[in-house]
Amino acid sequence: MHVMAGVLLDPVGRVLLAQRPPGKHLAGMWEFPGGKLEPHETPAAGLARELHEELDIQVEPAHAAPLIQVPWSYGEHALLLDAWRVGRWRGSPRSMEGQALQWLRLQDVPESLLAPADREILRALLAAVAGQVS
Ligand SMILES: Nc1nc2c([nH]c(=O)n2[C@H]2C[C@H](O)[C@@H](COP(=O)(O)OP(=O)(O)OP(=O)(O)O)O2)c(=O)[nH]1
Repeated sequence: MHVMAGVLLDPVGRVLLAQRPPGKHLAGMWEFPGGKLEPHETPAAGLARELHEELDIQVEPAHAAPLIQVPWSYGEHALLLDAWRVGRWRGSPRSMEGQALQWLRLQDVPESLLAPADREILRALLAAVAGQVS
């Protein structure tokens, strides 16, 4: 299973997190918005589709770039979590599927809030951002 995750970073260094709904796998944990890639869909197209469905925003392929791929296994359930960094989008993200959303400063995101596979994404992102400013 190939899962796309969008890392939306705003100009003041905050990142957008979504909470997994009750009754679903990893309910209550926070994640990067996204979802399963459909067959025959490119990663950039799948990412844009999911972010449009979940957040009502438009993302151009030129404004999304691969950040890290995390192979993960939740027991029987294996997935490839494919995180892309999104630097620009059109529209204001809003919850389209009832999920709670929050913007947090990247440095303030507690790993314990995140779905386990997402902790790797957070580390990669912190390293990438640190590399850009030094
Ligand atoms: N979207 C997303 N899913 C993640 C992240 N981290 C992580 O472990 N996952 C897992 C949770 C799910 O097992 C799977 C993504 O499934 P999904 O969100 O498309 O679908 P779902 O489980 O909500 O189920 P459904 O909509 O197909 O009914 O990947 C993340 O950052 N974003």
